[in-house]
Amino acid sequence: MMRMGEMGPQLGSVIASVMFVCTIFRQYLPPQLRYYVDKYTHKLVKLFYPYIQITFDEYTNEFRKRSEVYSAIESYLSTKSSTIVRRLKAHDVKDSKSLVLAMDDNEEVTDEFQGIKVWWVLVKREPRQTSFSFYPQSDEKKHYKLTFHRRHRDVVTGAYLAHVIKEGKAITVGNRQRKLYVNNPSRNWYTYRGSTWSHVVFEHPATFETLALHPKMKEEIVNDLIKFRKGKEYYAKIGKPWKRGYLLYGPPGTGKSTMIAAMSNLMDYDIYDLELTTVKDNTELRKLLIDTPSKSIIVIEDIDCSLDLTGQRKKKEKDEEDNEEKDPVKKKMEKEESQPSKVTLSGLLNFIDGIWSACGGERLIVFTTNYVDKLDPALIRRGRMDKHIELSYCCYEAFKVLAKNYLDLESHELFETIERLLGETNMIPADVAENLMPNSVTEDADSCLKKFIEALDSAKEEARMKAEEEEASKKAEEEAKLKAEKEEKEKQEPAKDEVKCNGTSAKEEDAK
Ligand SMILES: Nc1ncnc2c1ncn2[C@@H]1O[C@H](COP(=O)(O)OP(=O)(O)OP(=O)(O)O)[C@@H](O)[C@H]1O
Ligand SMILES: [Mg+2]
Repeated sequence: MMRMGEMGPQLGSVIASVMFVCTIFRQYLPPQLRYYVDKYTHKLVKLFYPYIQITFDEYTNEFRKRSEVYSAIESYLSTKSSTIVRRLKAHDVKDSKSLVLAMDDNEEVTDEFQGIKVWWVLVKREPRQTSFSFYPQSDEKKHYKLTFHRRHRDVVTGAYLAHVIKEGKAITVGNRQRKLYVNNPSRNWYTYRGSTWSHVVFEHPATFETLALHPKMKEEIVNDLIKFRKGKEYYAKIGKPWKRGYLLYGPPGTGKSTMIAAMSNLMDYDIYDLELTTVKDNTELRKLLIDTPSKSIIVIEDIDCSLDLTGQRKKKEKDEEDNEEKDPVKKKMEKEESQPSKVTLSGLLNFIDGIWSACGGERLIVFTTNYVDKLDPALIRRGRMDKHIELSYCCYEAFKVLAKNYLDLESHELFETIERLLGETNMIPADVAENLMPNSVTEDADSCLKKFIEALDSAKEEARMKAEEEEASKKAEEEAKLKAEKEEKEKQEPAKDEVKCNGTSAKEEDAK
């Protein structure tokens, strides 16, 4: 390894300068002479500059999806550059212990492969402001430029690049930290360094071992996930995109979000938490989908509330009142942002299993809801949401997991009472966990269990009283209804007593 510059590519800059001068003078020459100048400069370049250059752009298409090859090269060069390059960029922090270093913009690295020397440069083109826009535009572009002698063309384009990509990917996997992404409002997508998703490092400790769930159900879900992870060939064989949908439903506090964290930890996938209400329309939704890579879990929480447009319209009216004093540009941006989402059910269905959903490979899609009945059947039919998982009140088996997690207990004389009480009372796992947690460092397991039994007793009593109240109010409602009907009937009775214009009453008339 050596610093670039002692040979080849530096000659390139000299030749580039000569060419630049030629181009300037060329315009002052008569057309007949221009032809000869062009021809001979080209020959000169070929003669003295026997190097080939390949560029690898960071973004490969108009969807601004980051190129995987670019990322692999970045990782590969990070190991080479950290010892040679003077300007380095510290990237991610792996397990908060070590820094991952990469070469900074416009730095150069020389690499050697099978005795062949190649040169890498990270080229950055600064943003160019050409037109006025309400939003700060960015066309910042980066690419890696690889230079090598043309006689090594076959080796470099074949074995060397394959080696770089393979090594780079391996390094990426080694450095990888799981991340939690959330979608940005679209007005930020094209700003400087803007992107569709923002992330933080994801370090949720939940696992399937710590999840309070019936062991059978747990085993079934874990097996399903592992089967999915190993199913690349299977999905290819049956001709289906490699993705699987999970619908998690149940009352609040039953562990839906916790299960998503456990899934991410089991599969080693990143989580993409999609906030649907900030997505303007179906096109934006598709763009967000395209920007999610393989090995990711796309999550839409509380799907029943996500497309509730009434809530958003109210918000918009309120915002308009607040905005009266603001400057026009800010006002315009905020107004655009507060427009109700035009994401439709069909857009969402397309997102889940349309043609675009196959881009990117290995993916889980998870919806959560508290009210499964509110969902459109089209959204959750099998095939779209392959697995429906009900997370419900805490059963005895689930309690045992929590007792182990929180109190390190596998059995106890009070477990029997708890089993009976859990059979008679509905308590969500979040409340069970709260009750089992010691209030102080000195509180022992016995005391926690007793506290929990008391909580179960009072929950049972509360439920009984609530049922009684409901019964009473139902009864009162029925009585009020009967009374109202009776009064209505009675109101109609006197009508019959009314005196007719001939002086006889309706009753007398009836008697006749
Ligand atoms: N099944 C469970 N196993 C372990 N802990 C649980 C379980 N359910 C709930 N908890 C605990 O309760 C807390 C709340 O759970 P979580 O956020 O997963 O509920 P949720 O079902 O997503 O609720 P919501 O419908 O309100 O979003 C968690 O921090 C977790 O500690
Ligand atoms: Mg939740």
